[in-house]
Amino acid sequence: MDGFAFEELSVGQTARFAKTITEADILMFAAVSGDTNPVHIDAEHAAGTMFKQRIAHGMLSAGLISAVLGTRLPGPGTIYMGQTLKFRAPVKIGDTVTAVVEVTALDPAKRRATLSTTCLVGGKPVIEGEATVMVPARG
Ligand SMILES: C[C@@H](O)CC(=O)SCCNC(=O)CCNC(=O)[C@H](O)C(C)(C)COP(=O)(O)OP(=O)(O)OC[C@H]1O[C@@H](n2cnc3c(N)ncnc32)[C@H](O)[C@@H]1OP(=O)(O)O
Repeated sequence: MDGFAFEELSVGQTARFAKTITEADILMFAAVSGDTNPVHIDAEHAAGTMFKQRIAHGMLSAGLISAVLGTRLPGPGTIYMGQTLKFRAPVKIGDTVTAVVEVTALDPAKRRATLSTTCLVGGKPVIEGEATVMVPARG
């Protein structure tokens, strides 16, 4: 499996994961999460909002951060401990969201890592935040 044990991590390491958000993704997320906010699923309602069209759930885009942490950096076995999020700009249907994480601090005594977490659309940050995770030891 890809990924890193705690001992293999160093400050400055980065990884990314990109996905284009489709209408189906938004409808499935609404169904799974129960968040049927009309700004996401009702085109007529959304047309009357400041965004003028449906936008993705913030937590759907933020889920791409979880994907990077759980599959790439640190990778399989990572345990989420905390996550801050600022939703800076909307994500629209058809936008490609790239989640980028960077290791910013390591606590060897507790095998904890802190990572900056950013989601970009066209190079512009749509989400900014910070994750704290617990990382398995080698072996
Ligand atoms: C619950 C669910 O069903 C709903 C959702 O999931 S909605 C989807 C997720 N959210 C979004 O997509 C919103 C994305 N964000 C935005 O579109 C904009 O940030 C905003 C419309 C919320 C605010 O924009 P605006 O009113 O233009 O604000 P300014 O850029 O003019 O900034 C003014 C000050 O506010 C600060 N600020 C702006 N956004 C945020 C944020 N998300 N978090 C924290 N602070 C924010 C900004 O820095 C300015 O601060 P200053 O001190 O005055 O410089």
